Amino acid sequence: MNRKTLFEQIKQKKSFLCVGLDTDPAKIPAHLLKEADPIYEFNKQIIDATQEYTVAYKPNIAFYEALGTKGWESLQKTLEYIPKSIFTIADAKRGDIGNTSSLYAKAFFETMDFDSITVAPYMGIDSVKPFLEFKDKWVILLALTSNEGSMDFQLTRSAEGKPLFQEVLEKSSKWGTPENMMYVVGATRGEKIAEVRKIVPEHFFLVPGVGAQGGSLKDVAKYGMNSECGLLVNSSRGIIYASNGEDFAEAAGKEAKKLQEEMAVLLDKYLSL
Ligand SMILES: O=C(O)c1cc(=O)[nH]c(=O)n1[C@@H]1O[C@H](COP(=O)(O)O)[C@@H](O)[C@H]1O
Repeated sequence: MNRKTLFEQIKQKKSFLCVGLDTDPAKIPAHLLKEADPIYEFNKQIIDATQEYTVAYKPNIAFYEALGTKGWESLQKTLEYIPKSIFTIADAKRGDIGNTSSLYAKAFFETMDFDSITVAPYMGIDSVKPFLEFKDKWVILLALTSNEGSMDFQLTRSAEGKPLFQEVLEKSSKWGTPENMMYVVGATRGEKIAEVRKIVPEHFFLVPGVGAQGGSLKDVAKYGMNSECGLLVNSSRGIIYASNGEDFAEAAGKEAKKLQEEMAVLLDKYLSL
């Protein structure tokens, strides 16, 4: 999917929501466990209940690969079930020497037809470039993550006082363009989002950390929105585990709708959509 189509979706749905499919067999409702593929059945019902309110789905690959061959099958079926008009993110956090990255790219962009993949930048340009060679596919590079440990490296400063995340943004933004590269910026970093926006004014940000991790949607919009929205805000557990009863899909739909309605207000406020 290209940027224009993504922005059209955002305008049409008045939403910049990304639903995270972090589907954990230990957390899905008991009545689904008798199904042949409980993970797929869970995802299918979550997708049915939330697709009206979301512009992206982000399966976290760890939850699927932990289940071996069956997990990869559930992932493939889930991906095929997601409507083509909705942006898909393989949250795989890959990146390796060039020839290996090429095969990661082939795995997620050709063997599976994801629109984008999360990639760690720390092995440098040759580990990221192979992902950028696919038309209308996206690299989502980790810039400033939502976890506590982001302080260990990302916020440390060079002798000149520049934080490492800034160095990553300045250098990596020359590897691709705002048409094929996004950045992960955690919602838990509040006003730091404004610093990132200053360095990369045009790129889309994937913003995890609202919901279960406590980040503020209002702050994300205030500090991060640009003229084409420039935001995909993810919530995983807050939506998909809103209930663990037979009403799980309905409860997920309600949570997604609630976030979408807040997003519509913010889009009106900042972009007059
Ligand atoms: O790349 C990510 O998506 C990501 C980056 C980051 O900085 N923080 C972060 O939480 N994530 C992912 O975003 C999702 C957040 O899930 P919830 O906290 O349940 O909404 C998980 O799949 C995380 O792996």
